[in-house]
Amino acid sequence: MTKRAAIIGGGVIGGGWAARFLLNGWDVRVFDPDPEADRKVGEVLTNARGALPMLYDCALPAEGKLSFHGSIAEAAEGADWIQESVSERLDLKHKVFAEIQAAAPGVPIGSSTSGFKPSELQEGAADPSTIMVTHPFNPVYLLPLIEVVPSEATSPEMVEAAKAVLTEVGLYPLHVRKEIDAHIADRFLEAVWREALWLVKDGIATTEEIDNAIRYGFGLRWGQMGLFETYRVAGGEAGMRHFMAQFGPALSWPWTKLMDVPEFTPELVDLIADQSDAQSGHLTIRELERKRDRNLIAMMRALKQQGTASGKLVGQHQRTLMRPPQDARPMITQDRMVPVDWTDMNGHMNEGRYGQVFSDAAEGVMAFVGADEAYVSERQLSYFTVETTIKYLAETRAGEEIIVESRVTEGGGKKLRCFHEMKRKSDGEVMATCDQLMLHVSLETRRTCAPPEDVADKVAALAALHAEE
Ligand SMILES: NC(=O)C1=CN([C@@H]2O[C@H](COP(=O)(O)OP(=O)(O)OC[C@H]3O[C@@H](n4cnc5c(N)ncnc54)[C@H](O)[C@@H]3O)[C@@H](O)[C@H]2O)C=CC1
Ligand SMILES: C[N+](C)(C)CC(=O)CC(=O)[O-]
Repeated sequence: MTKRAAIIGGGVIGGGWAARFLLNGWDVRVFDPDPEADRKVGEVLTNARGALPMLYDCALPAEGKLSFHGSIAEAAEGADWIQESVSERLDLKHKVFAEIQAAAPGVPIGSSTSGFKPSELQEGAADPSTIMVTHPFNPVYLLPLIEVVPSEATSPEMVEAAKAVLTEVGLYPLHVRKEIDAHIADRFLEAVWREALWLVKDGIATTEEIDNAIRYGFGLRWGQMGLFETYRVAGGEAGMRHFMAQFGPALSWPWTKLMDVPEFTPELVDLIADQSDAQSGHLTIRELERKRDRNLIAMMRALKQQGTASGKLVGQHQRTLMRPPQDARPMITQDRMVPVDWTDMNGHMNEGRYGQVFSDAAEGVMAFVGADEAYVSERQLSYFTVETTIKYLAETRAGEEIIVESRVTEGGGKKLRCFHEMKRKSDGEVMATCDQLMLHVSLETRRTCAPPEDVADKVAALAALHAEE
């Protein structure tokens, strides 16, 4: 049965949560008293539809159903998960929890709060055991980190159930064992923010220079190795101990102002806002969001290829979504969105990527006849491509959903010949075709050999079936 999430509060963060659940096949019921909530959630969802599927080399589950409701009780009806993302006010959150628990007792409730501790959220609650912090990062539909912060009163079973739900929708639940104001990541970000404010206030750097210091340098390191692993490497062969001996004392040097908070005077606010306008004012917030999303997708896809950091998680989630072809006719061997990193200076999918699509399609055919990953690794047998002819019939752009239909046109002895048609999913137009000849090989001798009977029979049967078309 389709699972159901209730999203209470549909602003920047609630909209992102709604998109994350919907695009992972959950039904989503939203309550937000703002009369513009459906437009706002709709806009976040539009961005997310054009972004999240690009992370994966396969289709996401069919999108769930989105509905808006007039009360918390209605939105929470039948929910398997309730995510609270109302404005950051403790009294409001208490009121909302009371309404949720009256309507949906026993259902786990995650709060998006950036600052409040779970024990503060639980004050006066009818059932504190179902309440915990599940703190996301913007954009929730792309960034996987969720800080899961229970208090002593939160039921451990609820916490485990929460982690399972979050993992299912492609998120990375980081269990914060000790509750603390602002959790782990925001506490860290506050320190960076404080130093950045000082640098601007003291006229040392502009907002743009600070951003450049991050994005051309350590920001790149943080996205893949974090802080400690990066510094371990910086310690040279002697590693972390040497790093600390060398750079640890720097913390007491006079240039840091870690414990001093700059006063937020109107002058400082103007200075920062004006510099930020000069830096980025030529782009609208929506344009900046799209730029951010495209960059995040390209970076996370590169990390997926390396099997590391957030890319490792995307790879793991992808494995739960990948389905080998289900039917012989038509045999759908690819069902995916064209990602941003596949386009070239002509603004369309680069010709090399067509080879990638048809190579992945061939793997689908191989899996269908039993020559799957286990066959390759355990039996040391495989198929190698020896010839392809690709015809490019229509332009394909980033964000377009495509499918590939594959037919076996020759399937005797060592030969497996396929004809693939790449189609636009929305209207079925054929955008490219590929005639591909593969030969069966032994990975031990690296030479061609006949496939074993089980695979040979399936290849022959498929060729006969497809010949009837
Ligand atoms: N904006 C950010 O970067 C992040 C925010 N958060 C947290 O997420 C929560 C929401 O923040 P944003 O989405 O940024 O704020 P927002 O202002 O964009 O959205 C808050 C929404 O709550 C709605 N709301 C107010 N009273 C309500 C009620 N009684 N029932 C249902 N909805 C109600 C408002 O109409 C509004 O749409 C806060 O707790 C915040 O700390 C967490 C991570 C990042
Ligand atoms: C600014 N903020 C404290 C609300 C930010 C967050 O909580 C997380 C984020 O997305 O950076």
